[in-house]
Order: sequence, then structure tokens, then C-alpha cells
Amino acid sequence: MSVTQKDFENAMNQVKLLKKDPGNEVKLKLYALYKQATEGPCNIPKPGAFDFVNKAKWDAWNGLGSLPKETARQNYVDLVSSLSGPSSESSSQVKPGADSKQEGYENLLVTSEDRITKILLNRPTKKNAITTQMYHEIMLALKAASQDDSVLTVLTGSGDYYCSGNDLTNFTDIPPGGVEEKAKNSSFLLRDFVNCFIDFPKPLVAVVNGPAVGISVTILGLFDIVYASDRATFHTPFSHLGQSPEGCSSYTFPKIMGSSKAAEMLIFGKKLTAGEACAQGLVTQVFPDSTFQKEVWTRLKAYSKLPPNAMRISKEIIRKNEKEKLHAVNAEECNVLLSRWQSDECMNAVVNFLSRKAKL
Ligand SMILES: CCCCC/C=C/C(=O)SCCNC(=O)CCNC(=O)[C@H](O)C(C)(C)COP(=O)(O)OP(=O)(O)OC[C@H]1O[C@@H](n2cnc3c(N)ncnc32)[C@H](O)[C@@H]1OP(=O)(O)O
Repeated sequence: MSVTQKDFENAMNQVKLLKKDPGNEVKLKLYALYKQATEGPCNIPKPGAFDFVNKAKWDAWNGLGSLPKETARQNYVDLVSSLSGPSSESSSQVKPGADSKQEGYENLLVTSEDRITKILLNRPTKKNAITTQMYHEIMLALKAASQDDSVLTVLTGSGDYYCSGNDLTNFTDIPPGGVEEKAKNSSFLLRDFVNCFIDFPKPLVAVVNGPAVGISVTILGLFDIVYASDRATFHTPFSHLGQSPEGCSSYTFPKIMGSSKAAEMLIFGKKLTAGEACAQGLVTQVFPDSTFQKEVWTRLKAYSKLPPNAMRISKEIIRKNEKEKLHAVNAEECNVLLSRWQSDECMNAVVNFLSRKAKL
């Protein structure tokens, strides 16, 4: 049955009452559907490439092509109802998959079983790219994991990717203070995010189920164990993006693999296979993809039976002498990125990706 004008107006009111910010992607969809439903196909000139916000809105509206007004109205109502409808699933029943949501988290699934807390990046349709909200959610999940009953914490990805790094659309959400304020906010966010990994008190394991890009690779130097599927690759294309290394990789990578191998990754963006990453010490062990989950989880369940205090204390003594150094490195990397993010090289790379001109 088609929706009435009244249903449409009700949906518009419901949007204003949403308790939780639905995130930029959803807001863009809502904007585009609203414009299509009320004005028909996009009828305004395309904004300039550096007018990020209006360009993103224009892209979203224009992307609806000649979708009939009636269908746009229906889609708008359906989208709003999916945002505000009651969730009957308890968090433990939520299954990973098509970007499903768990209460408290937009794009993470956090579960605790067998004394292991698993933090699953759950945005498979976007290759688990990390949005601004996800940075906050991951910090929240790590804080909770550091205080819960679990003895091990695992970070992994849903779908075919482990993680495609920073969500490049994060750069389009420009605050009133402009690009400079955006860069400052991002620099603070990055510093806090990486600090959570530096300070995490329990054994931290990365289960790298597929390709890993950018920040999801650089922070691996702060994990205690990194298990990888033989499908995984490790890519830090910072120069391609006009950016510079983060996640303490400017310090941990040369230490782990030697300075020339680290330079090939961090300066020249060489993508490593799982086997190469293991040979260079970034990965602990590689498993065939067909048995990856089974072998890794069997191993982790066995480890989780070890005495928790002994594991925590051993981690502390291994990491203790490095902590101060890592915090200093993190602060410096964030400071360098503050200016990199305002550079033409970086802005051009982001615009090229968003306008579909460039992929890695
Ligand atoms: C505040 C903290 C800042 C921290 C600094 C961090 C730096 C980094 O992490 S740098 C690395 C940034 N990542 C990238 O540059 C990756 C960009 N993505 C790609 O090049 C490709 O998407 C790919 C190689 C990762 C996968 O290619 P492919 O298999 O062809 O799949 P699609 O490109 O079709 O991807 C599906 C879907 O997902 C979107 N997407 C993927 N990665 C990102 C991303 N990093 N940011 C935003 N969106 C991403 C992609 O656009 C597709 O979306 P739709 O077209 O809407 O389906």
C-alpha cells in the first residue's frame, strides 16, 4: 500500500525525535529522499569539489536519478521507520551481516564468550571503513573490555575485509570552523583512539580475516598477537593519500621489521601479503582461509583458560618500558597529520576517491 502525505509528514516529525544521531550516511539518504519526494530529480548545479558538505548532498540527491516522487516518499517513510522502530532482538542475538546494529553501537558487534570479548567491525558493505562514530564506539568497547570479566580481547572484521581504514567520507563533515577545525578535531580523536590501544591492559589479539588498510594496519604494532588469514593483505598507502603514518607505526614498524622494510610500507605504500607480513614480524601466524576461524578460535579458547592475572602482569612487564615513548610518538604523529590533512595533496586524494576517480 502506498504511503499518504500524512505518513510522510509523520515520518518527517519522527526524524526530529530520533534519540540517537543516525550518522552522516543515513542523514544524506534522508536528505536525498526528502528532496526527491518533494521536488523530483536533482535540479541544482553541482557544487565545487571543495564544498564537501553540499557536494555530498548533491551526490546523494543526484544519485537517485529519476526515482518517482511516490517511491522516494515510500523509501523515506520506510527508512525512518527502520530508524525509530523498536528492536526486538537482544544484543546477544544480533548476528553480523548486512551492517546490522547492536544496541549502544552503530557498527560494532561486541560479544563475550569463553572469557573472550570479541569486538567485531560490522560494516561489511563499506569494507568496515571506520567512521568518526566508530572510533568513539571502539574506544568505548575497549574501555568496557578492560573492565569486564574477560581475559582476552579480540578485534576482527565482518565480511570479506578486516578493515579498509579511515572512512574517507569523514573528511566531508566540515564543522563551522572549516577545514582547520576539522583537522584539529580529527587529530584529537586519533590521539585518544591510539592511546586506548597503547594503554589496553589485557592481551589484545587481532584476527585479520581479510585485507587490512591504513589505520587498521598501523595499530597492529600495538597488539600482542596478530593472526591472519592467507587472504589478508596489509596496506598503508599514506603517500598516495597525501598523509603520513599513524598508530605509532613510525616507531613500531621499523622496530618490528627494520627501517628499510618499514619505509617500503610506510613511505612507498607497498602492500604485503599475509605471508610477507608474517616473515617481517608484523603477523604472528598465517592460517589457510578455509580453516582460519576454526583454528584461531580453538587456539584463543585454549589461551583464555590460562590464569588471567599472570597474563595481564606479563603483558604489563613486556610493554611497560615502551609506554611513555609510544604516547610521545602518538602525539607527534597526530601533530604532523594535523597539517597533512589541510594539504592540497591530501584534499585532492580524498576528492579523487569520493568522486570515484581513484581507488587503492
Ligand atoms: C580521525 C582518524 C584518522 C586516521 C587516519 C587514518 C588513515 C587511514 O586509514 S588511510 C586509509 C584510508 N582508506 C582508503 O584509502 C581505502 C579506500 N578504499 C578503497 O580504495 C577501496 O574501497 C578498497 C580497495 C578498500 C576496496 O575496493 P573494492 O573491493 O573494489 O570495493 P569498493 O571500493 O566497491 O568498496 C565497497 C564500498 O565501500 C566503500 N569504502 C571502502 N573503503 C572505504 C573507505 N576507506 N572510506 C569510505 N568508503 C569506503 C566504497 O566507497 C564502496 O561504497 P559504495 O560505492 O557506496 O558501495
